[in-house]
Amino acid sequence: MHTPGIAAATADLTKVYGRGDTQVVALDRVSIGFREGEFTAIMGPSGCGKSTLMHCAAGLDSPSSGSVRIGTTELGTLGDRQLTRLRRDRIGFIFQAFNLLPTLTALENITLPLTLAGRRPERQWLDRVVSMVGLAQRLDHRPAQLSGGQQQRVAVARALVSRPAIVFGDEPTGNLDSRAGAEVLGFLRDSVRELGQTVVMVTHDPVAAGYADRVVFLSDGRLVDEMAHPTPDRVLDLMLRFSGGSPQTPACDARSRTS
Ligand SMILES: Nc1ncnc2c1ncn2[C@@H]1O[C@H](COP(=O)(O)OP(=O)(O)OP(=O)(O)O)[C@@H](O)[C@H]1O
Repeated sequence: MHTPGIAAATADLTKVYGRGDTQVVALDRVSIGFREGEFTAIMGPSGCGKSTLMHCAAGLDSPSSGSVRIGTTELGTLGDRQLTRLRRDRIGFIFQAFNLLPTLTALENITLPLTLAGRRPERQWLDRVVSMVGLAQRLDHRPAQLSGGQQQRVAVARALVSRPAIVFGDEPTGNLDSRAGAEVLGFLRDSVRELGQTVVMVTHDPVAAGYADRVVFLSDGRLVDEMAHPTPDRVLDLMLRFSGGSPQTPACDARSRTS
């Protein structure tokens, strides 16, 4: 059943890797909804299941039990080809490594999901997305002629161009310096505010999480807390609480990044 206003949801999502002595419960009955037009950050200590949650929610990995839906579509009911088509048409991806095709121009990279689907870009929408990410003067450039920040802007535009139901970002600013990272995060936030896009992002960085409307925290494969209207300081305090404030934890690395 479709709940109005929910772009994607998991119900009792469990993911177990391996078996016997080497078994790892990466996700333990996680139920979460991502509201339409909302920017959510997923946080938690290394190994807590953030990427697994994102990959299962995006149909890149399959649950051991429980369910995932995008809009009204239950992913578990789809065959491989239908799942591939759903990912192509309804989900946008932004990865830490920009994943652009080096032989294509910026414009060709941006429109690649549409090209693969045999669709023409809607001119007005394409212009809007391109101008929002500030790439209008760079469309003929190939990735090697662009800075890391500009390449990630191409990846953001590529994720938005097909008007997906949801955009997933896996550490989208992990390879960028703080200025380029802030620009990319600003564009993601603009896509939520101005275009009504739904965005879900995995991050370790409380500053990045501060751009989101909501932060959810995972620990040992379980959802343990969430925060609305996060600020970097409040996020950092919560991270430190979950990590016990140990100086060896990623949370403390994060504190040094914000100070
Ligand atoms: N393909 C796999 N096979 C076996 N175990 C896996 C696999 N993928 C992930 N895991 C395990 O599942 C758990 C959750 O991993 P996951 O990558 O989702 O964590 P994460 O929170 O994204 O970590 P990080 O912040 O370090 O990227 C970890 O214990 C990890 O070792």
